Amino acid sequence: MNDQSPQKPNWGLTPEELATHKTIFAPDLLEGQRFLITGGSKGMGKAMAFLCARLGAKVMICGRREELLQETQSQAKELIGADIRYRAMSVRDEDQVDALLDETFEEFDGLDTLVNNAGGQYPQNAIDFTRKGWKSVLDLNLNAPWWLMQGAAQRWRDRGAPGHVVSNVAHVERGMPQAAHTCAARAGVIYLSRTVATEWGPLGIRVNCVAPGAIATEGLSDYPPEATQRFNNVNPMFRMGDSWDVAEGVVYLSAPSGDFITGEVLTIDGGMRMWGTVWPAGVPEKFQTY
Ligand SMILES: CCCCCCCCCCC/C=C/C(=O)SCCNC(=O)CCNC(=O)[C@H](O)C(C)(C)COP(=O)(O)OP(=O)(O)OC[C@H]1O[C@@H](n2cnc3c(N)ncnc32)[C@H](O)[C@@H]1OP(=O)(O)O
Ligand SMILES: NC(=O)C1=CN([C@@H]2O[C@H](COP(=O)(O)OP(=O)(O)OC[C@H]3O[C@@H](n4cnc5c(N)ncnc54)[C@H](OP(=O)(O)O)[C@@H]3O)[C@@H](O)[C@H]2O)C=CC1
Repeated sequence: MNDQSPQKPNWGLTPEELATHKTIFAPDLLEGQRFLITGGSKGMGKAMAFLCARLGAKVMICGRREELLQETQSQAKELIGADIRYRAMSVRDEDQVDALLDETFEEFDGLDTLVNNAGGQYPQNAIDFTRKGWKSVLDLNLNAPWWLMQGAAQRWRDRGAPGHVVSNVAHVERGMPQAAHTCAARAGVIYLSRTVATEWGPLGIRVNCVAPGAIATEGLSDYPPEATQRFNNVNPMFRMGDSWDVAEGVVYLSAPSGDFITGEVLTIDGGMRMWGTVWPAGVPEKFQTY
C-alpha cells in the first residue's frame, strides 16, 4: 500500500514501483497487442502504460506536456526495456485527436485497445459554475473521449478489424457534490459506452468503463491538503486505492479475460458507491453530522 501521508511531495507509485509491482497477469498476456492510452504520462495512465508494456503490448501515450511524456518514455526504457511511443497533444482539440489516431494506427498498423484516461476537473459548488468552466470540463471529460472512441471505431470498421475501448470515468452513481460538471460528463461517457456497446457489438468492438473512487495519484496534488487528507476517509476501507488497482482492471477488460464483456462499468472504489462522500472543496457545515 502507498505512503499516503500528506507530507509526501509526490503522490502515487514511483516509476521503480511501477516497474516491479507484482501482477496477477502472465508476462506475455498482451504480446502483440497495441494500446493507445491518453494521459499516460503520470498517475493511473502511466501505471497502465507500464503494466501493458510489461505484459508485451506496444503502447502509445499522449499528454500535453512533452517533458512528462519524455520522462515516462525514458523510465520505461531504462526500467523495463520497453519502447513506449508518445505524442504531445491536447485531447480537447479535435484536429489533434484525429492526428493522434492517424499516427497510432499507422505506427502500429492498427490498434487493439483505446484507453480514454486523460481527464480532470476543479472542485466547486454547481451553483457557482461559470459557462466557460462548465464547457471546459465537459470538453475534457465527455467530448474528448467521444471524439476518440468514435474515431477509433470508424478506423476499426473501415479496416474490418475488432477493437476495444475502455474509458476511465469515476464512481458517479450517487452523484458527486462539488463536482457536478465532471459527474455529468462521466455519466455521459458511461451511457454513451453502454449504447455504442450495442451498436458496435456486430463490428466486434467492445466498449467498457472503469470507475475509480479515490486513487492516490500525482493528480491529487492539485487539491488542497485538507481535501486530499479527507480522501482517505471516503470509503468503508478508509484508504485510497492506488494506480495499479485501476491498471489491472483495465488489463482484465482488455485481455482475453474480457472477451465476452461489453457495456460494463468496473467499479474500483473500495466501496465508495455504498458509503463515503468526497466533498473536494470542503464539507459544508450542514453535512458535518458525524
Ligand atoms: C472533483 C472530484 C471528483 C472526481 C472523482 C471522485 C472520487 C475521488 C476524489 C478524488 C479527486 C479527483 C481527482 C482527479 O480527477 S485527479 C486529476 C486531478 N487534476 C485535475 O483534475 C486537473 C484538471 N483540471 C483541468 O485541467 C482544468 O481545471 C480544466 C480542464 C477543468 C479547465 O482548464 P482550462 O485550462 O481550459 O481552463 P481554465 O483553467 O482557463 O478555466 C476555464 C474556466 O473554468 C473555471 N475554472 C477553472 N478552474 C477553476 C477553479 N479552480 N475554480 C473555479 N473555477 C475554475 C473558470 O470559470 C475558468 O474561466 P476563467 O479562467 O476565465 O475564470
Ligand atoms: N485520482 C483519482 O482519485 C480519480 C481520478 N479520476 C480520473 O481518472 C483519470 C486519471 O486520473 P489521475 O491519474 O489521477 O490524473 P493525473 O492528473 O495524475 O494524470 C492526468 C493525465 O492526463 C493528462 N492530461 C490532462 N489533460 C489532458 C489533455 N487536455 N490532453 C491530453 N492529456 C491530458 C496529463 O498530462 P498533462 O497534464 O501533461 O496533459 C496526465 O498524463 C482522470 O480522468 C481523472 O479525472 C477519476 C476518479 C478518481
